[in-house]
Amino acid sequence: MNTRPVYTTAQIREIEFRVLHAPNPPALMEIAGLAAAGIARDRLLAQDKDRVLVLAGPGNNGGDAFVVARHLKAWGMKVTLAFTGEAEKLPQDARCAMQRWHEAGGTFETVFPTDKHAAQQWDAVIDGLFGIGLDTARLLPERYREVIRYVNSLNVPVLALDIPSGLTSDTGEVQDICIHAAFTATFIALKPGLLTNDGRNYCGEILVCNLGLQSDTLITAQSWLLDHQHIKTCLPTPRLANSHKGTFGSIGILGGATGIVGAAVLAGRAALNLGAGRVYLGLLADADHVPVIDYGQPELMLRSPRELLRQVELLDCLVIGPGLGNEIAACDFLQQALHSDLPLVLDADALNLIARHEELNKALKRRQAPGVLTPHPAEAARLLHVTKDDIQQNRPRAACELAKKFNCPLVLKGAGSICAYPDGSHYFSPTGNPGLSTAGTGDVLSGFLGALLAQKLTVEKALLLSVYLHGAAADRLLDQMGGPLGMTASEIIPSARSLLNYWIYDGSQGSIKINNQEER
Ligand SMILES: NC(=O)C1=CN([C@@H]2O[C@H](COP(=O)(O)OP(=O)(O)OC[C@H]3O[C@@H](n4cnc5c(N)ncnc54)[C@H](OP(=O)(O)O)[C@@H]3O)[C@@H](O)[C@H]2O)[C@@H](O)CC1
Ligand SMILES: Nc1ncnc2c1ncn2[C@@H]1O[C@H](COP(=O)(O)OP(=O)(O)O)[C@@H](O)[C@H]1O
Ligand SMILES: [K+]
Repeated sequence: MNTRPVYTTAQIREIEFRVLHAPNPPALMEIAGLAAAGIARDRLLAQDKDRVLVLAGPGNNGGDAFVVARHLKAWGMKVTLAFTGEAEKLPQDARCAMQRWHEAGGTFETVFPTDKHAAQQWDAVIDGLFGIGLDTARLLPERYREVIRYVNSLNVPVLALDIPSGLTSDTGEVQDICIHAAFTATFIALKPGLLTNDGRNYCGEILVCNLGLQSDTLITAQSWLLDHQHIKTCLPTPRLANSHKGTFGSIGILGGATGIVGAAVLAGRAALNLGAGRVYLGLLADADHVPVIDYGQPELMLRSPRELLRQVELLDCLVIGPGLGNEIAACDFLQQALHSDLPLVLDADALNLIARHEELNKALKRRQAPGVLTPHPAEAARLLHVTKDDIQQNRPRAACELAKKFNCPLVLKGAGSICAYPDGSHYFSPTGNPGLSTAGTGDVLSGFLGALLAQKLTVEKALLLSVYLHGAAADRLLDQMGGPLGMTASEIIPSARSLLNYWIYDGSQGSIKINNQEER
């Protein structure tokens, strides 16, 4: 299967327009409602759990809810439907759905239930209040806010139709309040808001109902959800038996100023464990604080930054930024790095310095050699001269803007990391969890990225693979630990190493196999 496309509200509306203006248009609302009703029946309800509350809002999302209710009723469920909008203001399709509900003998409540004592009455809730038409710039009327609070306080599973009500479809932002769904049945295709920012908290399991449409034949996608199938195309090839350390590249890590030496050490360990042939660290820490060896990983070769930059011709890639600090010396080293032809990973303080110093900014924009930026939202904000909230309010837009501004691929990190390219195309990563919200995990990511570049992956592949793998390694640890709490950056490294080996070699061994052939 192809990587799943992700569409903005405007693009979904365009798809809908094209479909509805073609000959014999399908009844999309009917198809959507039936698909969602099937999910409710199979995933939320059962023979002894058949009491369902269906909430219908004032637009077509409410129309979907009427269709769901009709099918569930026909299948013998005990359905309570609540609709507080005005029937005559419903859009055409939704009005039709309401009509068919009436014809099937259905009735509806004209006030939303918000009474705690009613909690026993339902085994599941269907959220058809608002979909992609919600305008989150307008505060929801209190009756909707009240019912959302109420539903979230019930201990029953909720199926959101299209998107959880309250979520901004294009950005994943929640202004004020949002339905907390156990499942989201999303129609036609994925939306950005389901995959990043607050969306990750509210959607639960996402089920894509394509309504029989091949959306990427109707509109060319610019945005996709990364998946394992796609990642398989980004893996390094299996190693040849007659390889040597030079085959897998040499990487330099420049950073580790006094007090933040660990950042560069973590990046170095990450690079080594992800297969780089040789890893050199150029540490900025002063003479009293600079280590001469990493006893935990003595394979790392520790140098001064000057020594490291003197031997750039020996390197295949340079990661600059983890623990770089903001002293003048750091600026000078960064300037030299930007003027080199080495593939660069620019992280942490390297990004902060570029945001602050015009000449560094210009040097990055002028660069022809490959490079990748790895900002978290605060670093992205500095680079775009906006606030962190501005970034988070529209992460996909911020990621694309940055990639375009610096003509450089990047990952905008955080829940639902986004890998973006200067041409506006971008990928959402489905991996990662709050166990990663701890100091040093970003340094580990930059080491991964550098190691893959040193092993001659293209920037595009190295970026997607490292981001996906970093999150998957954390997800695997979460499973092993039973939760995210206390996960450390160091632990991500061996977890990623085993995953990557597993993905490349699929459990098969590379060693020579010799057996005696029995004589007959
Ligand atoms: N696209 C397709 O092909 C398909 C789409 N389908 C379904 O249609 C859904 C989109 O339907 P939609 O466009 O009618 O929008 P929807 O989400 O119901 O909300 C609009 C209503 O909410 C109101 N409203 C908005 N903001 C508000 C606020 N802050 N506070 C208060 N009210 C507010 C707004 O009021 P108004 O702005 O008009 O005053 C209007 O009444 C989509 O998500 C999917 O479920 C499926 O049937 C399959 C095919
Ligand atoms: N809640 C979360 N869900 C998924 N990934 C997260 C979450 N919190 C942090 N991360 C990931 O952890 C890493 C943190 O990077 P960063 O903030 O640069 O850390 P540091 O500078 O301490 O190394 C990023 O890859 C980010 O995407
Ligand atoms: K909804």
